[in-house]
Amino acid sequence: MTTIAVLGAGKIGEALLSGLLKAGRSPDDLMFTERYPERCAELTKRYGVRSVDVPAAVKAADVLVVAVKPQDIEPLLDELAPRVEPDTLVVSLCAGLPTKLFERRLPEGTPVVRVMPNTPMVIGEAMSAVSGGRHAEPHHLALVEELLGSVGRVVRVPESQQDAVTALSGSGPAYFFYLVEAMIDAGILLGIPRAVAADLIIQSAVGAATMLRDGGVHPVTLREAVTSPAGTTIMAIRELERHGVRAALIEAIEAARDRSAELGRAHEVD
Ligand SMILES: NC(=O)C1=CN([C@@H]2O[C@H](COP(=O)(O)OP(=O)(O)OC[C@H]3O[C@@H](n4cnc5c(N)ncnc54)[C@H](O)[C@@H]3O)[C@@H](O)[C@H]2O)C=CC1
Ligand SMILES: O=C(O)[C@@H]1CCC=N1
Repeated sequence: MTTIAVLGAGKIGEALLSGLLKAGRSPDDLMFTERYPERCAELTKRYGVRSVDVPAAVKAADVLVVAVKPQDIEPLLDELAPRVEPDTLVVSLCAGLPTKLFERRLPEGTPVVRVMPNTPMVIGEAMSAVSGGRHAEPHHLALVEELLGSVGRVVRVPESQQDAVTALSGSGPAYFFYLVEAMIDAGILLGIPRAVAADLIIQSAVGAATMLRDGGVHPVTLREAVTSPAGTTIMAIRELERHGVRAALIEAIEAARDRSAELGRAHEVD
């Protein structure tokens, strides 16, 4: 079985460990590194997965999954560079960081795959996009796709699209949570108890998402089916349009794409 070390077990690192365990992987085939001993103890207690240091991770693992913040990458690369063997597969989940950053800092020939996952990984419903670096062979990409395929859906994209993917599906769950939060507030405004409003909105979100995913029908058609002539929905849609919500979403996602690109540029050398 492939041994996987998650380097940096924060929110997405934990989601990956948890998702892989739920998908049937043995805790013995997983390990993680963390900066803080309390976090190590917490995760080991929760999942039965061992914490190790970077040298032990490099020695034992077939796949190193880098899940630190882009701003924390340099000290980790300093630790990895003298230790990584060129046949170890390095998978980066970091927003913005190009595969060529890893290729430049790690031993010549190290295969690197850049992945943008999202947190629904924790329930096996991730959307992950993968791009191979210069030394990533088809079998490396196949291995990464198999790993991520066990915790959700996977698509392959050119690396030039990864900043846009990050803005769409990497950050995407946050936009939906934000909308749900705002809609529950609307329920409160209308006098519905918070718990009831949450039930109404969350089940509507689940129903709408399932129709979108499984029905093969365009979102415009689905929305039109809800929007009766001179009815209630069109009154709400008019307000959304009047407040520029569509334009706000487009610009918000563009801003996220720009930030991803900026995070990558921070590590460029001439
Ligand atoms: N949170 C999300 O929804 C997503 C995050 N990502 C990417 O995943 C990466 C991690 O993001 P989060 O999990 O949200 O951040 P986080 O801050 O929750 O987790 C990062 C973890 O790395 C640890 N860490 C930092 N330097 C370390 C080192 N040298 N050795 C060991 N551990 C170290 C920190 O203590 C922290 O627990 C980022 O690069 C982000 O762009 C990608 C997709 C989705
Ligand atoms: O907000 C972030 O930077 C990370 C990357 C995608 C989702 N969360």
